[in-house]
Amino acid sequence: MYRYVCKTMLRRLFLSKKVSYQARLFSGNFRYLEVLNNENNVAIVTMKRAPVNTLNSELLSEISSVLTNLDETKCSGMVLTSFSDKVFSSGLDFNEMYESRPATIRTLVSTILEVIIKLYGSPFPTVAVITGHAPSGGCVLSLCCEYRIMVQNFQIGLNVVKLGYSTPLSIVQLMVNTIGHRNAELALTSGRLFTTNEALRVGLIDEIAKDRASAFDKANDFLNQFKVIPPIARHFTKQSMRRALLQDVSINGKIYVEDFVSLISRPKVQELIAAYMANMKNKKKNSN
Ligand SMILES: CC/C=C\C/C=C\C/C=C\C/C=C/C(=O)SCCNC(=O)CCNC(=O)[C@H](O)C(C)(C)COP(=O)(O)OP(=O)(O)OC[C@H]1O[C@@H](n2cnc3c(N)ncnc32)[C@H](O)[C@@H]1OP(=O)(O)O
Repeated sequence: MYRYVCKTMLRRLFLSKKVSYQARLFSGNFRYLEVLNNENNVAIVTMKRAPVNTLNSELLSEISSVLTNLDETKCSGMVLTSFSDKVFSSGLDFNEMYESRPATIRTLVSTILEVIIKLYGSPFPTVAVITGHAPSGGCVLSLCCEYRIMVQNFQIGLNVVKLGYSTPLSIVQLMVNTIGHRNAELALTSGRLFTTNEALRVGLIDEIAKDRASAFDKANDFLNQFKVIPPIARHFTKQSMRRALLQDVSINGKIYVEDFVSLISRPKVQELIAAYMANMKNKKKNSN
């Protein structure tokens, strides 16, 4: 009898360890992401690639895996945010675009495209809590979410034209859908970065928050309104609103990726990327 009790207790202990280990696995299995579930079954996905959440293939493929997982586990919503109180994401990693083999650039671009498709088309509601600057790829990630809340005194926008390449068509469409044709044309052709206040005025973000905590309160308010909406009706409505862009990228995605790869590989664009990177380093040296 004594042996049976001990065995059962040990088994229970083992099982409980296994369960908590599995719970930790989901939040701790990633190198550059933290994924936590709150009490409302909302996933808080925090990018944590220090210092500025530069989007390399690995971070992007982790985001892609999480999106698949959240879809399968039927989460009630998702908040995408950054560990940093200064930068949401500094966009695509220049180190994977500069002097890189076409295969490296291709992997980077196809992975961001995969993320765009999954995030933009996700069945659950999505909010970007933008706790810092969000240039280029950072802005794209937030545009794929349904709602954007940004902390004061940062900048957001698509400045890719300054790097010597054009904004891909579906990214143009994301911007047009959000701020309208006229504003998008003016912003994209000049590579304009908007301050938080300007972004609100033009509709690039939906709300301003004074800090991270109040941004999360606002994100909860946004997500809570869906508690009384049947998820399937919400999902189909979202799909109808987003179908045109999703269909376009699923049909033409490969062409867009190849166009982007050859654009980035052009000597002139490579020169501009090198100059841009050097400029960033100089700015940093001068400010130290
Ligand atoms: C359907 C379509 C098909 C295909 C295409 C799909 C998608 C394409 C979508 C859009 C195109 C997107 C393109 C891009 O994203 S290109 C990247 C553009 N990014 C930028 O222009 C931002 C550059 N960074 C900054 O302006 C500043 O870093 C920032 C304001 C974000 C933060 O400033 P802070 O002073 O806080 O930090 P820094 O000292 O500048 O940076 C720290 C450290 O990080 C390095 N860094 C920064 N950004 C990048 C980057 N993008 N890539 C690589 N490295 C980066 C920086 O040099 C510093 O390095 P170190 O000096 O070694 O510490």
